[in-house]
Amino acid sequence: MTFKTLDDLTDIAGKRVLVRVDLNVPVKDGKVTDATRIERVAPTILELSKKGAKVVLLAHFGRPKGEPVADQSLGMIVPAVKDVLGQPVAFGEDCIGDKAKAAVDALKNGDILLLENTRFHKGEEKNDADFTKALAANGDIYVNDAFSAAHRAHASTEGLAHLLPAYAGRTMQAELEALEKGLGNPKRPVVAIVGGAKVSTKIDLLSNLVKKVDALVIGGGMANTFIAARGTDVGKSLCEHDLADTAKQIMIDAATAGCAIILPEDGVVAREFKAGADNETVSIEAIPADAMVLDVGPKSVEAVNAWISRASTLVWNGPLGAFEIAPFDAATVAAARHAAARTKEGALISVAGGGDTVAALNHAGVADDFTYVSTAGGAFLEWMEGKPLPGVEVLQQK
Ligand SMILES: Nc1ncnc2c1ncn2[C@@H]1O[C@H](COP(=O)(O)OP(=O)(O)OP(=O)(O)O)[C@@H](O)[C@H]1O
Ligand SMILES: O=C(O)[C@H](O)COP(=O)(O)O
Repeated sequence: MTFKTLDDLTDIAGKRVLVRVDLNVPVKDGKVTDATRIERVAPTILELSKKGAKVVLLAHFGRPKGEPVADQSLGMIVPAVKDVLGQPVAFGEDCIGDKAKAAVDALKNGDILLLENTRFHKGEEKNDADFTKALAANGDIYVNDAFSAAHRAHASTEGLAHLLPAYAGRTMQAELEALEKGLGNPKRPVVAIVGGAKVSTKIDLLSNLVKKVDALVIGGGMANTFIAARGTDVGKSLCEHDLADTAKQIMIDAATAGCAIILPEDGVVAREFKAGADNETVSIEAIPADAMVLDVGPKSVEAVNAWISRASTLVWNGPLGAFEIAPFDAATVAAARHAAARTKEGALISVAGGGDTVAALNHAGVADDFTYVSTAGGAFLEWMEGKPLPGVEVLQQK
């Protein structure tokens, strides 16, 4: 890689370093339920703090559409960041303007400050020049350690690198090196599993992904969109009906590329999205109109595991079901454990990524058994497609 790293940052005592991190972590009832993303950025933060920098963290949380939203404030993440770092972490109620300036001005050398959600301003996602300038006003140096947000050309992930001396953080470096090592020249057959809930932002990636892999297993909310596109009624399931044409085109692209598409044959359906909800397993062709598919069923798990057994390389983003609420974690846990066992036997290179995917592997107790677990979901899939990631590209130009 040709970018500058923290090794190139000397004499930074007293310098204000803006560090873009990804704190888009799973949260339940205001508490962080999986701290992996925080743990991964801790080395960069602590190294800068030890070198005497004034460390100013920038991050987004959720998708608040450019307006402050109370339950998407980064304030609720501060206790978890403090726990992981073992150091005090101050909080600034805005990421630009007087509030941000006052919070940054109050820092002493080595102090750590987290500023409020960058997505509370429309300028963030637009990569707006004035907003980027307002962010840059509080820093002397920019470090990007948010590989998992590097597929976004936003002010804090891309724009800032044009205004301040820019460096890659330790996690950014480690992620790129590990992905290159594990997947740079993958052993075939390569099987990808894509599930989860971010259908509209990930579906477009699949047309390129099917050209890179031998089989694509689709689960989670993503599968419902494909099943509906085929003309099957998915009841009240999470589904983006307006993406039916995209889904159909991906199936055509996959056939052209010789990539098998594996959709669920059965599903576990419920009428409520809550732990322990009454549920039943039905054929995917017989989803009741008033129910939603919250997990793929046992026959589908068998098929997924058979593909994992055939694979030499597995790439996984997005859980197969709503794994946070039992019993809808069953398929994700079963497939994760099977992939982990094959990896431990030395038969499989397994690379998984994504905020919730990491949480799901931790839930299944197998995150340490995978070859590599990336913090990135969408960014990981785009990297896999071979797409340039704006947040990485801009560092390489420096
Ligand atoms: N059938 C389903 N119905 C509703 N939600 C589902 C279903 N299957 C999975 N999910 C939800 O998908 C979410 C995770 O999807 P997501 O695409 O965000 O994955 P991720 O690993 O976090 O990737 P990224 O890092 O890109 O966000 C989980 O919260 C899970 O409950
Ligand atoms: O969770 C992620 O994948 C990253 O934090 C990016 O989030 P986004 O998909 O809302 O841009």
